[in-house]
Amino acid sequence: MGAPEHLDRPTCQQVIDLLPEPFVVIDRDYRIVAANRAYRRRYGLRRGEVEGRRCHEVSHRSPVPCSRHGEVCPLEMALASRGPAQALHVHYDADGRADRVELEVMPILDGGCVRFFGERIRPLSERAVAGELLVGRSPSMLRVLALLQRAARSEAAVLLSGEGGTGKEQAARYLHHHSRRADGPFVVADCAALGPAGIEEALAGDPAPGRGGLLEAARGGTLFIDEVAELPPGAQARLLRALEGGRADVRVVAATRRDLVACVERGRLRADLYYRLGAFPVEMPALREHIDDVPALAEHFVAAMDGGGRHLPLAPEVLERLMSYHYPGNVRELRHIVERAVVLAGDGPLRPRHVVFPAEPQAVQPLRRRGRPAGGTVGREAVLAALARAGGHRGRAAAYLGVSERTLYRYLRRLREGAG
Ligand SMILES: Nc1ncnc2c1ncn2[C@@H]1O[C@H](COP(=O)(O)OP(=O)(O)OP(=O)(O)O)[C@@H](O)[C@H]1O
Repeated sequence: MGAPEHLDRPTCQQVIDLLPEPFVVIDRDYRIVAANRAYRRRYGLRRGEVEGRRCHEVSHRSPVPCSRHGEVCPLEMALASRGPAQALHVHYDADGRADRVELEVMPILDGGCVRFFGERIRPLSERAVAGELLVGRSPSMLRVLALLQRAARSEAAVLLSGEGGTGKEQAARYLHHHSRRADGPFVVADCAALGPAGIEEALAGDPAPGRGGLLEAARGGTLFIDEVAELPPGAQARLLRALEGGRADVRVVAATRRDLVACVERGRLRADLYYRLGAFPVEMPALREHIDDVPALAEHFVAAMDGGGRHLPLAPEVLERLMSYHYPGNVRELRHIVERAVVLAGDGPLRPRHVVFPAEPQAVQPLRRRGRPAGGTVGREAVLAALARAGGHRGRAAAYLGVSERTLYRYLRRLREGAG
């Protein structure tokens, strides 16, 4: 097969056009030097229209680099480290639709100096977005997602901290699904619900053959230890032995609402276990700190309900009302409020009056005027009032309190033990 004489090697353009995913070469001034066909198609640009434009103008529709909006700029990271960098961003496609993308940037060096960057853009598929475990595009959620993606690629133990209902368990599932262990089991060990004796037994299992404990059940997968500060000393020692000996083929993700450093100082948690579990800390933000995610979260919860789709998109007045509240129970509370609104709307359209916050009108005070609500635990009076209001129905009482049923059971146990 005779090659045309004038082409003794392919051009950069021809090579990058072979890549199925959007790919772009950018200089240190954020200017696009070359873009492949998939990139031009995605951002609605013709050949010749893209070179010389700044990447943030094309994909972010912004005159300034993304780092000025609080996002992590992978170009700046790659420049600083002179190595590859990754980030999750929101990009706007040719039709102006916002979509989450994973960016992978490689620096192109010239004499040890970074001259250009190659950037691969991987849109998270529609399916992945629809079945999203963690919804949210605010800078703080994107930071969390980027951390989780990075952690998912390793085997390091991850420690998720944050108030109740912020999505710690959801984050652990996300981590599991994005890790090499995704086909293995995801096992939950809820220390608070099981109680000290229960958790020790559950971790160890039954000596009878074939009845291993949770560590055994999670083999090849992920063990999620919820409320890790509640682990009794015996269970702490057992867990540490299993992790240190490398005997358990398990990735551990722990979660806590407490300040674990204080727990170590008070002698409640072994320091060596804390260091082991806290190798990769990720803090889940309270919903009031990323209130901009409320519309996406609310529509996600509505869409997940039977027949919820007909209420979408939610009316601006409904979204405005949803964003006026401070959500001490975080995403879980938002979910309950939205689900109740759909039920109250019945066959008609969903209106702002269907969005009911607990203990109105005080609860609807503007977000910034309120102090930081206590996220940790709920007092005896509040638990009893919620139960009374729910007519003894524990699921509904949990919803009123903005906590999970599991958490409500924990409160009740404490009340019974006289600690509440
Ligand atoms: N970012 C998110 N996207 C979608 N759903 C979310 C998100 N965050 C939380 N949720 C939903 O909110 C509820 C509470 O989340 P989750 O149980 O993960 O919180 P948690 O921090 O582990 O709570 P707790 O400390 O009370 O155990 C769940 O129904 C979960 O599906």
